[in-house]
Amino acid sequence: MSDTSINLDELRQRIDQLDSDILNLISERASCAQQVAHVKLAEDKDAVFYRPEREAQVLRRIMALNKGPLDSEEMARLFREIMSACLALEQPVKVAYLGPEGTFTQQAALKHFGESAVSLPMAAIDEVFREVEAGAVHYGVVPVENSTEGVVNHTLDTFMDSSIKICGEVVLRIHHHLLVSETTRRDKVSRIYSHPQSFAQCRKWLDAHYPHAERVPVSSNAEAAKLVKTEWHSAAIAGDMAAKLYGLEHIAEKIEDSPDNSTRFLIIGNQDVPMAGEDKTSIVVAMRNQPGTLHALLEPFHRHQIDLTRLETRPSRTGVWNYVFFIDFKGHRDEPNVAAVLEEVQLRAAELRVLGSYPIGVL
Ligand SMILES: C=C(O[C@@H]1C=C(C(=O)O)C=C[C@H]1O)C(=O)O
Repeated sequence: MSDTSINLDELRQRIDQLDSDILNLISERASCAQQVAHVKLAEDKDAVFYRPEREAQVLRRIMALNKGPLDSEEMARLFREIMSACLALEQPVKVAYLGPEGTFTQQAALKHFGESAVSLPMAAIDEVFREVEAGAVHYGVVPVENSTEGVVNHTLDTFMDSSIKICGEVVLRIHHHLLVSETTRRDKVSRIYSHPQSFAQCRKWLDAHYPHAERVPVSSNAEAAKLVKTEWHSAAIAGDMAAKLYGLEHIAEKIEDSPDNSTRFLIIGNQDVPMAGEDKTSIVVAMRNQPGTLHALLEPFHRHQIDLTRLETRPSRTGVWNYVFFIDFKGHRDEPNVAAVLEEVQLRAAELRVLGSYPIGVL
């Protein structure tokens, strides 16, 4: 036997030993999480086991402690799955998402809650809201803005009619692929299916590579992937989940025009989330239509040195809501400077609603 094979044997023995240690430690961790659940139940019979702020703290701590060689995001993803499995022992989190199966929203849901969560596809954004409001699921996941295409208006509009709260956010890098089935004549692609947002995100690539193919907008990328299964001259633009779900092959990968194309999703629920340490707050404010409105609204944020991360205006649908602003900023509503700003804004606004304070997306 050569030296290398002796080394290899030794290394494998060492790995076996480490795996046994990891196994025991994960089991011990799972028992601890089970005990936490018993304590929570003893305090409150309707206790929510899943704690967004605690999970964010666990992941951030792991990332800060990590010394490599695995990078911190990779390590956090492993711990994400361990937490998800521990939680599922007591009660798997039930999550409604904008479907159908195979959409980026499902991918975002699993990225946030881990693979042990039970994810349920809904046909429309308002259905996700309704399922959460009715208590049929613990949380919902809806897209809210894309780095290339901007805000998902429908999600913002649905907040205006709902008492739902924002409990978290998750940002997903969006990679689009050109996909076909095994029976597609790759040299004869004359039609491409996708969601309008995806067409917009791949416009330049399509103009350069498929200028003459008909672009047919459909309700989701997953729907596009499903359609190409039965058409020999069609292709779809969709992501990895849809490709896997429908067994499609890639003609071209990562065809999005902007390399850092990403979408932000909101986790919606019925819960007020306590402070995690690095938080964001989302509010909706209605202001009267008069000169200086925007200045009056933003001035307190500037004075209290609060970082705005997003500002959107939507047309009002009632008389009172002359101007409706959706504002995201850094900080939690329980922090004194945030509480002070909210109080001041309240005085200047026709109406103010805090949609939620929640941990800034970790993964
Ligand atoms: C164990 C707890 O409950 C759940 C499980 C967690 C975990 O496995 O670390 C963290 C937060 C909760 O979602 C807890 O609240 O500490």
